[in-house]
Amino acid sequence: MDVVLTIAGSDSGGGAGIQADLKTFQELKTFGTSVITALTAQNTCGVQGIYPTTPEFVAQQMTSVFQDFNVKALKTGMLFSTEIIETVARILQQQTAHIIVDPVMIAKGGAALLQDDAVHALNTKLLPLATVLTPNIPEAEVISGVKIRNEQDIFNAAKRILQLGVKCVVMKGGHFEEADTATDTVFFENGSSFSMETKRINTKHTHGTGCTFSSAITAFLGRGFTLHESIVEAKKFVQLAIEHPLNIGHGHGPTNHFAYQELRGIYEVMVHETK
Ligand SMILES: Nc1ncnc2c1ncn2[C@@H]1O[C@H](COP(=O)(O)OP(=O)(O)OP(=O)(O)O)[C@@H](O)[C@H]1O
Ligand SMILES: Cc1ncc(CO)c(N)n1
Repeated sequence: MDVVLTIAGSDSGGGAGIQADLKTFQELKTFGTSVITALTAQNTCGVQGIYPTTPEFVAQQMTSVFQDFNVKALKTGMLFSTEIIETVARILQQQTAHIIVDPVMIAKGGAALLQDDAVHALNTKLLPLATVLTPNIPEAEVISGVKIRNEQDIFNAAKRILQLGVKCVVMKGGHFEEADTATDTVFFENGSSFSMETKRINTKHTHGTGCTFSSAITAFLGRGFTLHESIVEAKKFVQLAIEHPLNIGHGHGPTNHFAYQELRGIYEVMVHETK
């Protein structure tokens, strides 16, 4: 059994954060462990409250997990503050696991899940350790300082991000709502790139899409899939999860973490790849 880890915030509504990560890990046949950076009082309608953990207690949780388990891959999600990022990065420096960084900044309803002054610590302390970074377009703009309006801007922003020491960056296109496709473009440090295109689903049930995608990459890497296979298979996982919503909650509902195991094979997912 391959052990994986999420270092992220708790979503009481169960669709994003630690809860989405552990559900994804379980569906993908890995053993999920977790380090909680912050509690959020949250549901499909928004974030009602945030209660961060102390950096010391984040460190204690990480030590408990690393002393006992051989963690093959791990992801970070909501990290909230400079102090938590610095603590996480310091401990991760001693680890050999693949590190997937989902640079969570703002929840879909607009709540800040990362303090503004923490971007510098993210860029300088954590990103140099990352195997994969999975920013959405607004996050890629903040990290790179490049305003993104078209494909050339995506390329320029990705180049800046790779210069921060990230080995691979997946620029997620979920926020281009007027497009017919959901296209993510993947750039590697050796200069190669490819894009993955799926049919865009017209739905408001997209709570936790980013958490689900990055935890699926983590699970596949933890199981020994290649980086390329892990990213493409994670795209299928999130596509099925968005395409077959559970229709629960009164706002932006969660995605369906069961769908990949239950419906793959019944509904073929087309991921169109171009170099
Ligand atoms: N409507 C959609 N149809 C199909 N795929 C989508 C849709 N919206 C997002 N995706 C895909 O979901 C994945 C996550 O992307 P997205 O840009 O939504 O992340 P995010 O904004 O970080 O999510 P989160 O709500 O967790 O912060 C990407 O692979 C993206 O292409
Ligand atoms: C705890 C948490 N992490 C991440 C997100 C982003 O989807 C969220 N809404 N809540």
